[in-house]
Amino acid sequence: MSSTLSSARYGKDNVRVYKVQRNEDGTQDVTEMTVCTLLEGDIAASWTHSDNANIVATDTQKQTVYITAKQHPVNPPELFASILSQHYIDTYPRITAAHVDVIVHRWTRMEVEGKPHPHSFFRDGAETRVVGAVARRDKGIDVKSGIKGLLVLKSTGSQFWGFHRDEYTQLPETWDRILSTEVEAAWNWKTFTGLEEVQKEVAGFDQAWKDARRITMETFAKENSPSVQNTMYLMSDQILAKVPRVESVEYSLPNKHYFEIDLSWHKGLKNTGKDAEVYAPQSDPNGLIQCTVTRQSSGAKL
Ligand SMILES: O=c1[nH]c(=O)c2[nH]c(=O)[nH]c2[nH]1
Repeated sequence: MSSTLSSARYGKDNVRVYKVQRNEDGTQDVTEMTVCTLLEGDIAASWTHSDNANIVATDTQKQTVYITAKQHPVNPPELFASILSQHYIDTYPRITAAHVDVIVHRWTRMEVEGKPHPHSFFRDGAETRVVGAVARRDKGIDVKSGIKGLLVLKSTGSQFWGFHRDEYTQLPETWDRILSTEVEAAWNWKTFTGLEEVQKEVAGFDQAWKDARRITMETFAKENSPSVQNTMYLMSDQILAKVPRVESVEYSLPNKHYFEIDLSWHKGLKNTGKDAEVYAPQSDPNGLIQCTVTRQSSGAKL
């Protein structure tokens, strides 16, 4: 044969899990997640020689998600993903890497008659908290945390000017525009030596998510943005400053354009520039701006 299997992984995607926690005071907490597990290791023979001996069935992987959710905490998701990925490594000698992705969906407690309701929740937006853990045999656990689907808009306080112009350029410079994006942010934790080290960071995971979310929104709101590029860099820089164990931060931000509409053809209606009030939101095409910002090593040599 002239071909070789150069990479392979397999598992179960879209495993939906819900867990309730019944508290002593009568209140309940709920968590709903979508999990993906992918395994790597000595598994090539399944592809190349129809030999499934080392294949942990994707159904088995799914059952393991449920059992792990039953027997362990599902919060914070970084801990759950780490426990699950390490389980596959500890249980199956032929598996060398286990990738576990967890998407946490929002169930926000209802306020009823001005009080938090003990067991009723609502979906307050498509935003999710996302986590990826990769356990590698003898190499610890890599954890990545993030936010997806957080839709934000500011109606002023954004500019874009001074960009390169040539015979392909039509876009006018602007000192006042609408800025809207759907935030995808991620922060990568320094590799954990194992589950014990992950366990020690439990409070830090929730705090980092809160800080990253707050920094994202505060920076978006407060900065008179010269570009999406600059705004996302400021966000990344602040997250790195706030969370020492985080080594790099990534943002991927679509620029969701809102076009002015010239209505002067209708009785001279003024609706552009400083008179613009009615805009046409665009679904596509959209700008897409991405970056990874990495902590600068201190440079201090011992
Ligand atoms: O913030 C922006 N960055 C760009 O690179 C760009 N390009 C563009 O057409 N509009 C914008 N806005």
